[in-house]
Amino acid sequence: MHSNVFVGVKPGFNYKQHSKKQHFLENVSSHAAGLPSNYDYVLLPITTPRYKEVVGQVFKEFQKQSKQNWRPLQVPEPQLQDICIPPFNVNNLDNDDTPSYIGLLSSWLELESRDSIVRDLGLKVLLNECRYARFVGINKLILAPPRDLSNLQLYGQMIYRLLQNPIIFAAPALTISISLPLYEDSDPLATWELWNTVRKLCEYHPSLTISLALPRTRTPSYVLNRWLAEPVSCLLVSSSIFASNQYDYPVLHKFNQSLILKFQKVNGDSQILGNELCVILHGMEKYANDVKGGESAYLEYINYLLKKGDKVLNSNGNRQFLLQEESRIMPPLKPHSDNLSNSTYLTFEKDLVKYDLYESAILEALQDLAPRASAKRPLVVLVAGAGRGPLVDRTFKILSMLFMDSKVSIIAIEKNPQAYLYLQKRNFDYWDNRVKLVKEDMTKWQINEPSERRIQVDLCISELLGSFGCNELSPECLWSIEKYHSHNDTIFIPRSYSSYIAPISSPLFYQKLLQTNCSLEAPWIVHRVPYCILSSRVNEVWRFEHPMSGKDVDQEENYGSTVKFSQSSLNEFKIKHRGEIHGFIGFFSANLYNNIFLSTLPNDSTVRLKFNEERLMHARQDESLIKKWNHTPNMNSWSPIIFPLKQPMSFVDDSELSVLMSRIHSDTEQKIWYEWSLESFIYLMLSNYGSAATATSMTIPRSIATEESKTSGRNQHYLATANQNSDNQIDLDQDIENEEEQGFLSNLETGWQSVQDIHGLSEAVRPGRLSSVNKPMFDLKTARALDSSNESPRHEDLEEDAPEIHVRVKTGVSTLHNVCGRVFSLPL
Ligand SMILES: C[S@@+](CC[C@H](N)C(=O)[O-])C[C@H]1O[C@@H](n2cnc3c(N)ncnc32)[C@H](O)[C@@H]1O
Repeated sequence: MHSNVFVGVKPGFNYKQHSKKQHFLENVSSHAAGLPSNYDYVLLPITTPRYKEVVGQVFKEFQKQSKQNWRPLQVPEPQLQDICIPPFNVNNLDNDDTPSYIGLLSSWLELESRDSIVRDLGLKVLLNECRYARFVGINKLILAPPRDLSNLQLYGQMIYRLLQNPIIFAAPALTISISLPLYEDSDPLATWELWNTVRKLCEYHPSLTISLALPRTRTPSYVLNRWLAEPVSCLLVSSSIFASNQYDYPVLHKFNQSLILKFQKVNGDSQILGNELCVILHGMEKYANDVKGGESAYLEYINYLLKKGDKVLNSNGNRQFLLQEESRIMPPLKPHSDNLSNSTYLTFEKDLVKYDLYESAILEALQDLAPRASAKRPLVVLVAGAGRGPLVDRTFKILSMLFMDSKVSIIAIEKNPQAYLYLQKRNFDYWDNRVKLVKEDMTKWQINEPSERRIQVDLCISELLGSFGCNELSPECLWSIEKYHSHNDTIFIPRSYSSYIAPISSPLFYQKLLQTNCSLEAPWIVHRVPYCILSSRVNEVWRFEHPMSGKDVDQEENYGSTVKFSQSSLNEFKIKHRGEIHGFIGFFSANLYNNIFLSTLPNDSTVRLKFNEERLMHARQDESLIKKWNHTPNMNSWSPIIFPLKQPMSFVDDSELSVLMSRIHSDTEQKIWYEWSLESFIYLMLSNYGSAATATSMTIPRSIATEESKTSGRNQHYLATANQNSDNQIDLDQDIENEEEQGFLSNLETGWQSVQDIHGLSEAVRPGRLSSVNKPMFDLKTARALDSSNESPRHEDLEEDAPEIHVRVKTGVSTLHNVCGRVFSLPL
């Protein structure tokens, strides 16, 4: 298996020669005569400078024509002398050894021109070039970025119109790749932003990709991570970014070696999404005399680097790569309501790491339970949701290790009738018929029997965990075991599990859902789909524990079971660098027993734990809200889940996201589902508040006014009211004047006061009690509209004497996704 990264070269052309007919064919056919044949692509312009001259002439004549004889602009197709890649020179497809071509579209066009005729000319030239490319079998074309960034929308419009043409989209579709620097020092995300604007204008068109020019300096990791999730089809490597080693051979700096390796890995991940990466060398002729080996040394080096990369990716540390699994986007499994297929069980069972961890947990639990076991009163071990029996196998292994075979009775419950056949066979073949098999839904098992006849279990082993932990109904299933079959000392493996989310950018995921008409309101399991976590932290949204705490059980009696299984969590994420959010990625971790955990969180995750009141009470003093987590090495049963956004949302540097994630369990509708939504904010620093507030009064709610100004405003208002009350001879004219001047509420009064009054929530009408009792019910300060205390680092910039405040301004809000489980739910 290799990462399928191709190598391309752009030969050093003397373009001027191309306009001379006599040299033309020889030049093209010998374009890479000095190079060895270890490359897959040659990058060549589709047309020569002569074509530019021809088109320029046609354009001049078009402009000169009189109104009476006006004819539409006709751009001629390139003639033989105008093309760089003659049709009879293109490789025949049967011969694998000859390189193919990547075409360069004309860069002299002004697609972003404010002159519509110039834009029209550009589009017509592009269509001619693409038509020719298609004819000769070139399917990847590189296009220059716009020169004038102020007209980006015009550029995007031309690109989208190009992509809408059948010349591009007819099968096999052509790929248009915009060339851009990977980053610029002055503003590292500027080129990404340019790309993001154009592809958004083009509605994430699958034929639009990027060709990134590698920088001479180290790329900041947040910029690189952003690009790794994008559809990059070429890495443009100029000879000028090479250094020479001690033997004078050209080599790349370590940071660029590692950059190529990362793209190599991700290319393997995104192949199914239509990507195919090519590293294109150019400018080798410039320094050929300064390095040992000349031009071909660059090529040999890149080939060596890619081979080395393949070796690294195929090493044991990269099991996923080794398994050659393709990238996939799948709906979450529903093992509680659907019956899993044989092949799905087979895949589960290959994950030995997971079963080894379970085995360790079973060992420690049985060691703890051993003192209670005897032949007379054997321990009861239940494997809940036994599938085809791997956890039963591991249980037997431990029992014989501990010499406890005769002191334990095992029950395996499984509702999938096909998987149950396996259990029967294994019971007969391997378990000596010692396992009591139950073919039933565990939530219904013996629930109608009198309590004294229900089996009580000492150890309940289950693996009912989905990619988000609770999304295969483990909480509901195990609660049933707890309620009907447990005693005070029953041990559950797993003992607890937590769900986590983080905001992500994953344009390839979003593009794929759009392309395949998949719902953007349902969660999806993503296997080897590139994504970039935008926040520095991953948040724990909730956690389930077994047995569920006594408090929860009592609550159930009082309020019904929804209290326990429904969860909601508001999560704050700080995002330093601007970007585009496509949804939330979900992971889980589980505590099997004692210190045995499994986790799907990415390595080196910084996790913010969720502490509810109860957990805070029991937390040790040294227990921190922030923890580091890694992925369980080589465990591959679970891929992450993504909760997408119907509309990707842009945000600026230093934004804050507030994400609502809910798990809703409805007994009446007999289903559970997830709902999610998002708000984004930025902080504005206002100095000289009075004038700034006036200037921005459209965006900043009045209620953010400082406490003093609010109070003084209110006092004014009530002063007037008090006067009214004390004097029945009201001067109506005076009142009307005031109203005109101030509106119904005084300028600095808050409309929230009015809302409170409407709802009878305040005693505002009693001026005497104003200052103490009359605190606003809807206090935007609690939503941190006025934030001068929470964000201490932001005070760095404050000048001591200038009164400045920080205002949290909302910049975006999403819809609530999957409301009432309308798109995705799990039947109970
Ligand atoms: C994730 S699979 C794990 C199977 C097995 N323990 C293994 O490791 O291969 C979960 C199993 O639980 C079963 N299951 C899910 N909900 C169940 C329920 N309510 N009652 C009985 N079995 C259930 C499914 O049919 C499935 O076989």
